[in-house]
Amino acid sequence: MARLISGKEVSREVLDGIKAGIAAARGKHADFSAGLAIVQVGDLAESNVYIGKKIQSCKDVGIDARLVKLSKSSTQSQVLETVNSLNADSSIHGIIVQLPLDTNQTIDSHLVTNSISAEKDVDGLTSLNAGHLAQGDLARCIPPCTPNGCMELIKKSGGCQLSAGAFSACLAKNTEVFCQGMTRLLDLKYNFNVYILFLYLVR
Ligand SMILES: Nc1nc2c(c(=O)[nH]1)N[C@@H](CN(C=O)c1ccc(C(=O)N[C@@H](CCC(=O)O)C(=O)O)cc1)CN2
Repeated sequence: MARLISGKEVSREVLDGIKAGIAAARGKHADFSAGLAIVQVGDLAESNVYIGKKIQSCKDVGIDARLVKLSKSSTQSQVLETVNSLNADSSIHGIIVQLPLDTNQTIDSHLVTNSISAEKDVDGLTSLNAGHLAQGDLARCIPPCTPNGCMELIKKSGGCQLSAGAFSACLAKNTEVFCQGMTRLLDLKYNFNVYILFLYLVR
C-alpha cells in the first residue's frame, strides 16, 4: 500500500537530534564547537536560497556556519587554495562547495570538490568517500548527502522493518551521484533489488 512520507517531520527529527548531540557535547566540553564552511563561487540566485537555508538550519542547531563567497572571476587555483585553507582550519569540521560553480573561468568542479579532505566532505562527493561506498565500507564512508537523506526518510518511516531481500526499489534517474549512491545504500542496508527508470523529457 502506498504511503506518503513527511519530509518536513523527518527533517525536524534529524535537526532535533543534531541539536541535542551538540548541546550534550557542550555540556561535557564547554569549548566544544562544530564549524561548517560553505564555499560559493559567484552569486547564483538558486544557490543563494539553498545556502541561506543551510546556514539557517546550522544556526537552529548550534553549528557555526561560515559562508566563504568568492567572486565569479576567481581562478581554479584560488578556489583550490580556499578549500585547502579550510581543510587545514581546525575550527572547520565540514566543508561544502556549493554547485554549480558560477564562474567566468575554466574550473574543473570535480577537481574542486575532490580537494575537500574526505573527513570534512559532508556532502560525500569526494572520490575517496565514493570509493568506500562502492566497496561497501560504510564505517569509513560519508555517503552522498541526498541518498543519505532518502535513507533517513526510509529509516524513520519504518523502512528498516522490511524483510531483507523481499523488496524492490524503483529510482527515477536524475544524477549519476544520486542513482549510484542510492542504489548502493539500498543494497547494503536492505538488500533491495533496485530498478532504475531513465526519464527522457520531451520539450
Ligand atoms: N554542494 C552541493 N551542491 C548542490 C547540491 C548539494 O547537495 N550539494 N544540491 C543542489 C542544490 N541543493 C542544495 O544545495 C538542493 C536542490 C534541490 C533541493 C530540493 O529539495 N528540491 C526539490 C524541490 C524543493 C522545492 O521546490 O522547494 C525537488 O527537486 O523536488 C534541495 C537542495 C545542487 N547543488
